[in-house]
Amino acid sequence: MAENDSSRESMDEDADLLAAAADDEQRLQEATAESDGEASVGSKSESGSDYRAENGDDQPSGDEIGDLHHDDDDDDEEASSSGEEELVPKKRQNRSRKIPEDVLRYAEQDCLRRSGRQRKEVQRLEVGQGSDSDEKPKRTRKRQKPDDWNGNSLSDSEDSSGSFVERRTVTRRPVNKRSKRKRGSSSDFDSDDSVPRRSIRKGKTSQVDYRDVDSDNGIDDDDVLEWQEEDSQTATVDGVAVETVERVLKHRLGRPTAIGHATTYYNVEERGDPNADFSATVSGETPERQYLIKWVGWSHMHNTWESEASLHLMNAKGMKKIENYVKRLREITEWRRNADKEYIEYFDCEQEMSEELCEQYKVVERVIAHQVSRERGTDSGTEYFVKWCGLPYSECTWEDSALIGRWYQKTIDAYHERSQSNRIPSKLCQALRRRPKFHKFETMPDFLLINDRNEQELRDYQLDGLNWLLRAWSKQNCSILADEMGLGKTIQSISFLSALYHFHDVYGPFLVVVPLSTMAAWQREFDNWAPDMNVIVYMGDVVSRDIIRQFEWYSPGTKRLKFNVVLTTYEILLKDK
Ligand SMILES: Nc1ncnc2c1ncn2[C@@H]1O[C@H](COP(=O)(O)OP(=O)(O)OP(=O)(O)O)[C@@H](O)[C@H]1O
Repeated sequence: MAENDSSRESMDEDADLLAAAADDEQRLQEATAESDGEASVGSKSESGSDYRAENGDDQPSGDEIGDLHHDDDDDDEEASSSGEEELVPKKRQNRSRKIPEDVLRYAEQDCLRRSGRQRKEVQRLEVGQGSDSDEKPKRTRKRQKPDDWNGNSLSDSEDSSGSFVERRTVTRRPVNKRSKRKRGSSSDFDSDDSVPRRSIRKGKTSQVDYRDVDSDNGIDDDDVLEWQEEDSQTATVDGVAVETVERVLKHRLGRPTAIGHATTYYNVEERGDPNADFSATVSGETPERQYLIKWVGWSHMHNTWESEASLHLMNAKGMKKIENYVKRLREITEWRRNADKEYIEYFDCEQEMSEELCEQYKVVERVIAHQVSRERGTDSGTEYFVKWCGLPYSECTWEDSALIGRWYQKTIDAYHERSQSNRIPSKLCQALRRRPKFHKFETMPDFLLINDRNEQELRDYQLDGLNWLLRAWSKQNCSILADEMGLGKTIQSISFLSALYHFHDVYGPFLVVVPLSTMAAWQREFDNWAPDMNVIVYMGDVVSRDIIRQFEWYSPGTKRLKFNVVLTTYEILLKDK
């Protein structure tokens, strides 16, 4: 009887999953289609950050979504990092991996090969290459010595064809909050780091609250991006590196073979979705419950679909997250049975938005550094340090140039252009020593007419506003522009800075302090009206701000500022004054 009950329960659950999976598949296909679009416009989205601060929404539906995506962690490992010079990322993990014998035996079988996780990184990056190699996989993630990060070549002997094969892209975050906290190291830049952070431990869970609670006193929570760092980036079992589940993003009932590296964003783009057109009834295959996994230390581009079996086979850590996800799923299914239609709709809507947001995390917003990547002690190409749309700087990852360049070459070009620009702030600026005579713009100046966006035009009163601001500046008068709401003060202010930049050769640094709620609008308007200016959005928690200062502040190896505008909020300004 009990057995019957449990099997019925399990059937119910699978039926629910099947229904949900149909939805998911639909969404996945849409998302993949969207990704195409995103990829093509990605380079334009240099300023497409999402400034939503994570909050603890108490509403039942919002909560459920949040919980569904933020499972408890059960693994606790340390990862190393250290602060080095500019353009010099933190040390990476040494992830030399030995494959256990039983796994290797399994690897001979087709099923495990498809899972790809035993050889996953190398294969993940096999864009444009043939499929699985017969070589026994032996991955290494070399930890580079600090002095090796300066971009000097060690050797030219390594393959430099641009192929992804045998090239490792280490996507470690340059600053590991946990180790930083543990070591109590203090950055040159931020005294906040020396303040011990509070960690929250409940029983076996190792979820750590990285909010800089002590030093954030008096700061409006909305103004500081918060998130919870979960697991360590490297886990080892008997000295063998294993991957760790960071988050379970969603689930589906999929084709049993549609798992592993073949399901990464880039492999799907390159070779097609192995789960495409899957229909159990037509193919006769038994569908398998699969989870979309965000891996610790890897960007969302490297997310893979995995089944519980494939996760076990690869000795993945963080399996508790799967359990928690399934548990949460059951609770939601149960809740759906009795909840109001209205709440369910709201919940679905939130879920959809959350998934859309996740798609955004695969879009490169900005490249902020580069280095020669090293594999097996030799140079094997260039890696770019990528800031992802909608994610804070602390989530930046190193990515292979061939991988990123495939979709975001314009963003890479923009980075190199910024790096080489000599339009950087200088104390020798003539206009700052002696204010030039006021020059009135009778018509909208050309520098505001940007390429393909020349449909934009300053309105008459905005041109007057611009002239008024410039006249005040010439006379060294302070000024406050105040008019009716929504008349375009943002645009007038940006036009003014752009006029200083283009017309008077004043390249900053300009400090623009705005309310958090208008931050995205400011960023967008800067992008539209002054795309030549290097605008840095200085926000986020201590780690993010550290990274911004480390990579976005100065030209490498110098003390020369390399940005023109720093855009921040009042709260952050007070914090880092
Ligand atoms: N010349 C223009 N061309 C196109 N769009 C414009 C122009 N001027 C203003 N807008 C649009 O009008 C909207 C309101 O502008 P903006 O937010 O700059 O006004 P504001 O005066 O700063 O508002 P507030 O007083 O609320 O801060 C924005 O979406 C902006 O893009």
